[in-house]
Amino acid sequence: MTTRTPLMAGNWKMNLNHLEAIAHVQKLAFALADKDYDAVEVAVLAPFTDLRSVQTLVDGDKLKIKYGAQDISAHDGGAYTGEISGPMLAKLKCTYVAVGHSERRQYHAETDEIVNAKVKAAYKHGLTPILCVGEELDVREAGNHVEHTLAQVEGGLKDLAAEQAESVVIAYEPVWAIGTGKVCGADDAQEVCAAIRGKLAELYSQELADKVRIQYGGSVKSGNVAEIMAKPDIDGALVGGASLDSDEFVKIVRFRDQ
Ligand SMILES: O=C(CO)COP(=O)(O)O
Repeated sequence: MTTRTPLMAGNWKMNLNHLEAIAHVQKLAFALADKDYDAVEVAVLAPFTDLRSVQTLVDGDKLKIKYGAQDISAHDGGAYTGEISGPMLAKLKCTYVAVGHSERRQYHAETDEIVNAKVKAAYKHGLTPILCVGEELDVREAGNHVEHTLAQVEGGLKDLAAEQAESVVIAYEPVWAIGTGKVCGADDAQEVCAAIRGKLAELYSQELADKVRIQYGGSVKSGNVAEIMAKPDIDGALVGGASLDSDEFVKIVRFRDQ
């Protein structure tokens, strides 16, 4: 069995200006400095306007915190007003980029085709995509959550070579659990994450599937993270609201101490 380093990532969404971002990352770095946290990878997904500040801080202080963006254009450049390209994110030395977050799918009509194009754009420029998938409440209530989520995984990874797919991070985020305080039960999250790994084995190989990190996201807090992280197919958390409170996020990162 492959060991997968847990990835604990904070998705700040549209919060924290660049000055607040600096203060926040400094607090995280300080709180995480007293112990060696190599066993867990920590990342923040910041608004575009914060990335340069975060980069300067991380580079300057040689912080172990990784950072990335919350979206990427499918295009490399040109007349796409308001968009941010892969080359721009690569220049800022981003490690990660979230692709297909449910808020992008919902408010910006991102289809699996668009998400797939963005996943490819991320790889083209050396960024690791965090492919976000997950069902709405009506889909879960109808019992179609696994099928729905696996279709998003397949659509997002379409035509992607194994050399690329093996480094993808997949975030299972049931839409009804995002920002609602309704956490998906650990067993329910495990069911879908195991199914995602099964789909990767079917699309590529069991060996590749065993390497891919699958995160859970949706109302993760310090109080529920340990139970979620104890599940065999859950390799990290994508944390929204609770990642804006540095003390709380540090507790989430240190779930093993609980
Ligand atoms: O969407 C999420 C992370 O990407 C989850 O958000 P919350 O943790 O606020 O529910």
